[in-house]
Amino acid sequence: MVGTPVTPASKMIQRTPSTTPGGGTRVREEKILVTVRVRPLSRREQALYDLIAWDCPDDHTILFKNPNQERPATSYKFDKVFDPSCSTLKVYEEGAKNVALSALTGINATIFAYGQTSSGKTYTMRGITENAVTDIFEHIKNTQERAFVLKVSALEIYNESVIDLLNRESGHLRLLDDPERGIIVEKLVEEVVEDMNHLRHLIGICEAQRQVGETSLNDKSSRSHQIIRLTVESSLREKSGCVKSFLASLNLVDLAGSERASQTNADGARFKEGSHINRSLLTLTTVIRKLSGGKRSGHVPYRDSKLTRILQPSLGGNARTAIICTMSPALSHVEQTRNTLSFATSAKEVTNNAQINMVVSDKKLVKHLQKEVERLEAELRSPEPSSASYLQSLLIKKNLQIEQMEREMKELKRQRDHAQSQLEQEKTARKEQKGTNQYGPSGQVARCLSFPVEKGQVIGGKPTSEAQQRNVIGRQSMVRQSVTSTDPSMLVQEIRKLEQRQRQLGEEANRALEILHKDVASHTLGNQATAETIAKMLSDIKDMQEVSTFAGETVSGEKVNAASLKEEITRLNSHESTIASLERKLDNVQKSIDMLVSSLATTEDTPNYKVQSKKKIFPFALSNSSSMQNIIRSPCSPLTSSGGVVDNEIENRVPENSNALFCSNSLSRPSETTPLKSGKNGNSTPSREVTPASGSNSVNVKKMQRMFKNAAEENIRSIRAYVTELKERVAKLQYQKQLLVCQVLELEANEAETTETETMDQSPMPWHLVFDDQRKQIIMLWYLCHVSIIHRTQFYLLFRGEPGDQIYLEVELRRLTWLEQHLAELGNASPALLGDEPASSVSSSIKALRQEREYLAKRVNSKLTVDEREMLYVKWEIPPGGKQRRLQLVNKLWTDPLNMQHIKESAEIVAKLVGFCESGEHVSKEMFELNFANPCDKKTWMGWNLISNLLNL
Ligand SMILES: Nc1ncnc2c1ncn2[C@@H]1O[C@H](COP(=O)(O)OP(=O)(O)OP(=O)(O)O)[C@@H](O)[C@H]1O
Repeated sequence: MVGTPVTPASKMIQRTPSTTPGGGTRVREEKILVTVRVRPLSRREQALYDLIAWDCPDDHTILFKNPNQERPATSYKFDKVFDPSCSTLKVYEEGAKNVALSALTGINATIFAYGQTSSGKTYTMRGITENAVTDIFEHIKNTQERAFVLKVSALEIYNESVIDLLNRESGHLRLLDDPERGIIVEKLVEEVVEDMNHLRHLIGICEAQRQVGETSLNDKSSRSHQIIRLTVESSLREKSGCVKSFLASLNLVDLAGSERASQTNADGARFKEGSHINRSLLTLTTVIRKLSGGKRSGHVPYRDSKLTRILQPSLGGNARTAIICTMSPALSHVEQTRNTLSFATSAKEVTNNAQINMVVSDKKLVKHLQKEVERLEAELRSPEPSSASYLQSLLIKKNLQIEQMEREMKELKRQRDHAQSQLEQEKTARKEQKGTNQYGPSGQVARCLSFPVEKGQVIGGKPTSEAQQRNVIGRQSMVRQSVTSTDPSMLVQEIRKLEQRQRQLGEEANRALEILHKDVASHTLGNQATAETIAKMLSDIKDMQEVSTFAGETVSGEKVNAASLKEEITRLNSHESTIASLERKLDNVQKSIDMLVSSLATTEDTPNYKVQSKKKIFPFALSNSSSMQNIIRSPCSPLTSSGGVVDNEIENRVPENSNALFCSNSLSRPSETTPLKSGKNGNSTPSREVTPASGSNSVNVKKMQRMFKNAAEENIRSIRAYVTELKERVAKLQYQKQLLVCQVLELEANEAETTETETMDQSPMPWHLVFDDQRKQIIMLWYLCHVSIIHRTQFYLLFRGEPGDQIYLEVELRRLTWLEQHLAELGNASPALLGDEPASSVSSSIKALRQEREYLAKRVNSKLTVDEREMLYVKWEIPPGGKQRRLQLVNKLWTDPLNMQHIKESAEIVAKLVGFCESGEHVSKEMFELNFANPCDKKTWMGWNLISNLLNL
């Protein structure tokens, strides 16, 4: 009767460390349990009046009696010596049971019998197997909390050929080296055991199938080595949610006789068998001798025979092993018996390293991940988050946001009305004073350059510093909310807003530029370069409009629906005009603005810019002053600096001198009638200082240029920041889903490929050491596979060695190992692109990594303060004054996989650049929802689709 899990290494062997299976204590080093069983004299021996040459003075000693006094008495000591009177049950109980039952708790076990022919190996192993089977089923019956799956396979090694005893037809089987599972026998049938009778029946078949022959010593001599393997997998039942199981095998080995061929009077087939048997046993002896006495470091010839290859884990490896050496007491066999005892003595010194083998049940994991995917899908489909409290808090946040925006709108409207009324007053005053002005497009320009007020920009006047601050804070809070929120409908709305805003920018800037372009054309005042620059800018903005047109087509009248998020993401990613494209367009516009402004600056900086021969005159300067004022006062950006507006208001006041206005009119024909040419003395007056009109214009031009540039740049910056935020959120959401899908697919594929679960050894080391070790391996594999450094950073920072991190590390390690192998095999797969993405070359991974570094380098200035940057440059030895210092710095990150300090610091810097540290660890953990163990402890890793890829970097 077997009760609850026993302590396998019980009192029977003092030198064996105790183990509590399933209790977490791990077996460390343990010597092979070696016992000797002496059978009674056989009938044949008795008939030959053979003498008993051996005595068993106690349970541990066997003594050669030396009846003829030819040799001195020799004694041998073992873990146990069973004299001829001992029953097989006693041999089992004291020499095999605890080792055998280790298999029930995840520890591989092997029991084998060794001895010369007819010494009682088969007799003993039959009894051991019978008892072990009974106990295993007794244990299963008494352990209701666990679900067990028992499988059986059996083989014999006959003349160095492996034969399946449950399916002889399969012929000679091959041995394969599996990097994870060790030696496997190809095509070996493994039957799932239904109950004890079924198992007994199957074992009976094996017995019947085994090669047996008659020798001079044994009528039914086993001519092969037989291995019956029981595989036991057990896991806590369903409701526990635990995905890990114990998995171990019990090998019951009945070796062929260890005698010399000559001793069995063998000839012909028996002789051939004998030589093969002896070759296997000789290798077994050599292996045991090599392993004994701590000679583990030298070459151990496991591969020299099939027997030792198959038994390798049981010989100094991951298994508990018991050897029962059987012997005849007869004086006539004393030499063979001495050999057996010599083998047993060596075997005593062999140390094994058994571990508790835990596996993640693929089925359970697949099921679990499928549930996660379903949940995420449901979240994507449903605009409402599952939790009511979450919804409530979101609602509150939204309301606050709306209130804030309303307040800002009110304030802005007030400012705009005020500014417009001022403007109207000025216009009226000027009209009254100077008459109608035929050059008046700039009012339109001003309107065109204005932006929607929803983001709190200043319209038509200077924002109060308070309002400005509110705008910034409001925007920041919106951005922060957009980062942390996971509501898909919000995301869709934000994508829409982005597109809307983008479109407005394009349309309005386009109208403004068209008007300006007309100005240039109609007055032929601008030089060629300026006109070209504006034309280019115009075309870029048109392009930008086209980019946003697709969004415009769908946004109108369409109800924002979170269910379309998936399509939305796909559309955003697949559409030719992606967010990245918008960004490029923004870049182009930025460049055009830069060119325009630099062109203007050239004009302005030229002292004689009004000299006709140069003709570098900025077209805006030639519009009337009211139009300039309109442009200057036009609120181009929510972030326009108040200081700039104050300056403009002062410096662009209508000049007292009415000549200035006439001046601008007459400048339309500079080569002929420019009043600047008609000074008091009729001389040309190129100097600005002496011409009030020109002075006023030049100041206005300068300010206007600055304003125009600032406004445009601010707008672009603000949109760019917004685009970046959105991209990150889209990427995160999509990434999360792809990861899960990818994991499910991989596990399903694994399951299809193999019926055997893979073992994941639970290391006997404490978890923190295992964690360190695994993390080091992962870091090295990241490096070797050119994995994104953003991914590395996220993973590194997220999983810091808590017990719950184990599964994530194991999955990451498995994936990376797989990836590395496949890269080595294919030589052309991209480690950075898995999941839905097509595999591309290693070089493309390297390229992607380089682009990611460039992307991060661009963020150095915005994410790090000057002091931080300088400190890092010194620390990372970036020479002062060197080129592209930011890129140099980023290029050094994550480049030394063996240096943990380097890794830590690299992760910190990347985290800062990407903004992980702003959100804090809390956010990064909540960002994803994958959960293996405890629903309350949500934590997910980022998986394989890289943010950089999703960002189209
Ligand atoms: N302890 C024992 N008590 C009684 N009879 C035994 C005992 N051990 C073995 N025998 C008997 O001795 C004979 C030989 O035993 P067995 O076939 O088990 O030897 P073996 O070592 O397996 O031989 P081989 O290597 O040739 O297969 C059998 O008839 C068996 O019943």
